[in-house]
Amino acid sequence: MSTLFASSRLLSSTLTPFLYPCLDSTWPSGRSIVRWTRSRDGLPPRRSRSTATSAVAIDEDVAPTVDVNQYDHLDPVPLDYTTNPFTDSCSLTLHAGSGGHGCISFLREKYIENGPANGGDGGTGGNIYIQAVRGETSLHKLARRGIVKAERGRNGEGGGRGGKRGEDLLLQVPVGTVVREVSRYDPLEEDTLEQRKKKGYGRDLKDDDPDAGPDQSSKWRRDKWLLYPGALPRNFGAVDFPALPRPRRSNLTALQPQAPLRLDLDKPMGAPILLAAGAMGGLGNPHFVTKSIWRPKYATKGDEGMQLSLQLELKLLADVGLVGLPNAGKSTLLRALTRSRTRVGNWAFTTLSPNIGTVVLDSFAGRPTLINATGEKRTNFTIADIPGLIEDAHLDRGLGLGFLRHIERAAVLAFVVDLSAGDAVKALKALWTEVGEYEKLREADLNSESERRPESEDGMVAYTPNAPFRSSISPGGELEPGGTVLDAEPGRSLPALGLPAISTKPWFVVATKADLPDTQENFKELQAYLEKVQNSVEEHPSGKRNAWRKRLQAVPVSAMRKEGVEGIPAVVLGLL
Ligand SMILES: Nc1nc2c(ncn2[C@@H]2O[C@H](COP(=O)(O)OP(=O)(O)OP(=O)(O)O)[C@@H](O)[C@H]2O)c(=O)[nH]1
Ligand SMILES: [Mg+2]
Repeated sequence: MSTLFASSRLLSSTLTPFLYPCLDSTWPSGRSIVRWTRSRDGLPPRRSRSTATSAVAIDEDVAPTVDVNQYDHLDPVPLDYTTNPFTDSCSLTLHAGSGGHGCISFLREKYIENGPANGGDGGTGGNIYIQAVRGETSLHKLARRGIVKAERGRNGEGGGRGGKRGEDLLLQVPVGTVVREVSRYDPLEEDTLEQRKKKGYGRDLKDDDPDAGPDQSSKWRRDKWLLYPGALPRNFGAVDFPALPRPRRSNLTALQPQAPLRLDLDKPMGAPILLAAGAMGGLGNPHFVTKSIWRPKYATKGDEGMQLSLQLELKLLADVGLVGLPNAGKSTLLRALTRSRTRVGNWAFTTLSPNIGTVVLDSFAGRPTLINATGEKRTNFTIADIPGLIEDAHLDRGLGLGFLRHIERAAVLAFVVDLSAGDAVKALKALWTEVGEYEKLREADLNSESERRPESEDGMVAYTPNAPFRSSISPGGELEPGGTVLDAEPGRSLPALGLPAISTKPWFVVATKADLPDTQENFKELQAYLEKVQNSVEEHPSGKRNAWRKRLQAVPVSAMRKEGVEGIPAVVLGLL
């Protein structure tokens, strides 16, 4: 009893202040308490600092202020947000599974001392597939892995048992991922070339062409041949090896997209696409039985799997992209329109990675359906909120322009300008300047260089559900030795520069913080400016002649009070 008492005293004297500050008798004297309180009028939260002397006053202060604001979530405390890890580009090296080795084994039973060869073949290596799925939103898992390897096939075993094939590997990526090949190393390709060069070196066993070059058979090659267990180096020279069998490819190679690999996975995929087929396993010793050598003591090793290094880039797919200066209220607007829980704070660069929210077009009075250009019926649309752009973002100021890639595929752009932060027209022009700079960078970018390659050369292969690849396997059924056996169907290639110019996209302006005083004048000026742009009196802010000028409008809203935001879906629907 006394020990318990002593330990509790010890606890209360030493650990209590750290573990349970509220149990500490001295709490909260001498410490100042900082807490966020919310007022009834919906204004931004006040940071109240109080000391122990006003402890009672705090309780009085807090009790009536709990959740009285209907739109609480639109003016959240800075700690009220959800976050997800986000990576939008990564490089990845794929190693397709290598084949297992063939086996050297002989039948041995009672009364059969020197039975025939019965070594099994090695298993095929695992394949690597890719699939774009709805649930994924970021490439961070793949970025962390860096190298992905499919399993190696197992070696063959005695008694004619073939090796187990390696496990396949499935890479699941978010919808909107663009995959580009950087380089590839295909050991089989090298073998084929080598064989062609020294004709006769890799002849088929049956193929005894009199014009064949120097016969390279009977040579031991460490990377190809496997000798019986316990063989000594001097045995390698003593054994006469036959000609190496022809390089073999897995039949699945026919499903690999054409090299260089360029995929635009812009739809969720029902079935995965093969990226790299596993290598074939080695041949067991029964393959080398001839009339004269009926107990061959060698087998071949499995082939090495191919290596592919890829660049993955995620371009989020949203219908509407929010573009604005930092602290303009983009995230608050996203919260007001959707159920997003993105971070909101009264400082620049609160948002550090893109967020997507979904606006459900359901009034419960018959679903208003949106029919877009492709005739697809929609009951919702998505909005992407990206980190703010500052002036000279193209010179890598602020967070740079990289995040604009997430709105470059958006159908509609919404420019968010803060009416309380100076001249709205100037802000809009600054935003357009940065968007224009991004467009220039994109064109100069090496990636977009390759995007503009003519279709006939190698188009980007877009995924189309239920459209099988057209294989160009020769009619004889033999794979062409070049290794690239597929042509993308002409209709499946994206046209040159698949993305339209950003300035030709429909756009409108959301003028936020309209609840603050002295913002009317600013809004009127903005509206007058947009009218002039629409009537071609003023130059388009992007400076381009064929830019979008139809139905330009500015929507005044107070996202924080959820006033005026109801009109935005209608505006977006009009433009979609
Ligand atoms: N009065 C008023 N304040 C607003 C309104 N919308 C946003 N704010 C405030 O403006 C501040 C910035 O809002 P955010 O939504 O974080 O701005 P942001 O554009 O996402 O900022 P970054 O993520 O940094 O680019 C917050 O303190 C919001 O409470 C509004 O309509 N009225
Ligand atoms: Mg934000």
